Amino acid sequence: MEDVWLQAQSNLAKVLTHQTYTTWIEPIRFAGTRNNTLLLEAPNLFIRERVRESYLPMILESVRSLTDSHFQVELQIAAKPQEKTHKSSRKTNSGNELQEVDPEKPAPVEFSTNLNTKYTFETFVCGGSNQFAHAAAQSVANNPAGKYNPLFIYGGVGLGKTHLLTAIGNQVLAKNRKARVCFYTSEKFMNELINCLRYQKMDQFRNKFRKMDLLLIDDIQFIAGKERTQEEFFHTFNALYESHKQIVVTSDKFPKDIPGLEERLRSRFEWGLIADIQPPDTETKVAILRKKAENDGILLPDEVALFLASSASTNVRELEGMLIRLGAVSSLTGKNITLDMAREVLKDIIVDKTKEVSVEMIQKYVADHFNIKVADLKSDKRTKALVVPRQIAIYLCRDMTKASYPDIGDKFGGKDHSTIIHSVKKVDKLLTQDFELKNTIETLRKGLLS
Ligand SMILES: Nc1ncnc2c1ncn2[C@@H]1O[C@H](COP(=O)(O)OP(=O)(O)OP(=O)(O)O)[C@@H](O)[C@H]1O
Repeated sequence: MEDVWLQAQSNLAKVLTHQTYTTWIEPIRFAGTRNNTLLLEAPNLFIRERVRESYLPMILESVRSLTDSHFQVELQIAAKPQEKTHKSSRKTNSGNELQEVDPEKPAPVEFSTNLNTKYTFETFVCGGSNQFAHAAAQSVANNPAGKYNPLFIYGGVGLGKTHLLTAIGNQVLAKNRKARVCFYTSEKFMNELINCLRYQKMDQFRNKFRKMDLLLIDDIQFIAGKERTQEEFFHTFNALYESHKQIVVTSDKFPKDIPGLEERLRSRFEWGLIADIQPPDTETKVAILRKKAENDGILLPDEVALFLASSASTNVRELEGMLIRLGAVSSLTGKNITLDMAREVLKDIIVDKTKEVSVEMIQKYVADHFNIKVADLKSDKRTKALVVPRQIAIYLCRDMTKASYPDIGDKFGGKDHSTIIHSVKKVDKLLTQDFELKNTIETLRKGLLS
């Protein structure tokens, strides 16, 4: 259940502002479960009251979306001061964020690695889509400031960039506990810079970063357009590079595709190695799910892993979210995960492509949808109220079943196959212009598959 809370936090991080998230949601810790209630802990009364007032409904919704609608959430005050956690499924690797975003307090300029220890090379599944980035990251971790400096890792949302970036840091530290490794999101770098500028602590800021052996910056694209941050990062980069220290950055785009990124930074990012991560194929998705299930002690049958992997999503974070949801339902109900359970729990997310749909099912479903009789669908009546549903039904039969044109014609009151071809072509053409029709067809298709 702790994973449910971490996933809920991760979901909230996507919808709240960075400041709101780090101030109010990030400090809330998982404290256990009681019956159908998730117990959470706030570090103090002030945070608990504020979260209760403003964020509890959101928290509840987020937790319920991952478990079931009867789940409750109780927010307590921590009995003893909380320890900083390393465990997070989102980017909460920034130990000092809570203090830094407090506008009344100067930024504490101190060194803290605070890497997420779950993100290692051992827990990263290597497949065709991420092989290159994985090899580059390992090479850098084993030989920092060697051939590939800087290393620039780019790829789409949730494909493992942060995981690889953190794995480099963890590996360097595993080899040398004294290595000065610094993991920052570019947003945190910027916040700290702003704070230091405000409280005239720029010397401390510069000393801190320029002392590092390994600088890991996540989501560098966010500094684009921020002049002062880019300038400061540029000097940090040069200082580290010149003293043969390793720099690794991640981004959602290739350097030259980041709008607002200064030319001098762009060219520096291209000095070293640029490695991309592509969306995983089905086999890699299955392997990632298996590994995650194994690490989290979730019994995941192969057919369920395949079912999850066959979903359209290539975002690994989303796949993990589905697995966490299944794990939570399984532990709450005491039932093993099965394909039927997965279909039921994830029915709003995954369209089951394996379900067989027949011409008769489509006729009945479309007739019900338009409130007409199946006999009218099959008839030759030409009123508009019947012609459109009939063409849609024929189109769906051709699209969703293996029936041939003559088969479909037979089942629609013995129509000629050329009439069926005409209907299918007509709908195909209309679909490119008529969004309402497109929506209707998508709704019917989803309904038939659920
Ligand atoms: N190949 C992989 N093997 C194991 N876990 C993976 C893999 N790829 C991604 N993950 C997991 O998927 C989740 C999302 O990955 P991560 O946060 O690293 O993505 P990202 O590319 O940095 O996303 P964003 O674009 O949001 O910054 C993490 O929990 C990570 O551990």
